[in-house]
Amino acid sequence: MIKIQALSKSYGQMMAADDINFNVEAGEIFGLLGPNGAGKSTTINCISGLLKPSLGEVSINQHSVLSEPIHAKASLGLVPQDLALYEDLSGMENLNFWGQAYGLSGDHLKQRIETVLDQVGLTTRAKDLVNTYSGGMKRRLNFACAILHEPKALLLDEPTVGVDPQSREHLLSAVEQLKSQGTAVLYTTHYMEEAERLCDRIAIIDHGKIIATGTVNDLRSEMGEKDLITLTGDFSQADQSVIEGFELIEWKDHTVRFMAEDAAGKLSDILSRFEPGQIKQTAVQQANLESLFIKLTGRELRD
Ligand SMILES: Nc1ncnc2c1ncn2[C@@H]1O[C@H](COP(=O)(O)OP(=O)(O)OP(=O)(O)O)[C@@H](O)[C@H]1O
Repeated sequence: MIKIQALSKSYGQMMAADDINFNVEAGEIFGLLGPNGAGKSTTINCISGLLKPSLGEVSINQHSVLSEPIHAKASLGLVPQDLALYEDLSGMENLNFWGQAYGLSGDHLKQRIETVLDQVGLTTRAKDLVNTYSGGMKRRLNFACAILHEPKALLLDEPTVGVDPQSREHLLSAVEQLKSQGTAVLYTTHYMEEAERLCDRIAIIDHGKIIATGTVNDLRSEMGEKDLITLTGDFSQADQSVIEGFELIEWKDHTVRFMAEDAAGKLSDILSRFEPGQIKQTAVQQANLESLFIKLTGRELRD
């Protein structure tokens, strides 16, 4: 349903998106997971036609976004990172506005508005002005506006940033409901937990490049049976030999990371290799998307 081939977008020398390739099928949630500045919004904006790619091709429902934008966009819904709402209109009036912009009218529009309000849990607040809504409620309304016309493909750009747990749950369940109805969903996030819960497949993106793709299980298995150990303290570059035998990920003045099988069982041996008092904090992480990201980039997902 969404097909991206060799997509690149550069700003001068900087590649904001660098040779991106993936497809999202009907009824699939595909996650684009990466830290701030990784290139997620650039990719989404090239797919929605808001940005013109420097290279590559994007199609929605077999229509090219570049050469057949009207046909491509007819199948597309976009939930942008920045709210696209009129604050001095009610939720209902915003939905009416967006519904008409999508060409809906009459009883069909009325029925769609009722349905989407229910999907995002805003039925009882529909007549209130948007400027009285909480941040999370605005995000839910932003989402409702994007799905009024029942798009076959939906792009969500970090839809849960800064929202309260109740609104987050409403949004995540609404996305799951759309998937069950056959919508192809592209979901960008820097929250590992959301990617793990929602996504059938995930692409990890960093510095504009996809550095790993697969199901959550595929990606976890790239870590093998190894855990990630992070030690915080004071470390000299000359000391690196103390962790000989383990896979070193990162050695900085105050942080050392490496991989080990059965880390918990080996911890006392590992700690005994350092000077007393040298280690201030110890953390052991089992294989997950965060530890895979650290393994691939040497940095944390939330940098
Ligand atoms: N108009 C622009 N001009 C120059 N550089 C840009 C422009 N837009 C984005 N960038 C740069 O492109 C890179 C990717 O940005 P992008 O917004 O796609 O990242 P992101 O993964 O969506 O991050 P965030 O979650 O912070 O929005 C960043 O280094 C950003 O500073």
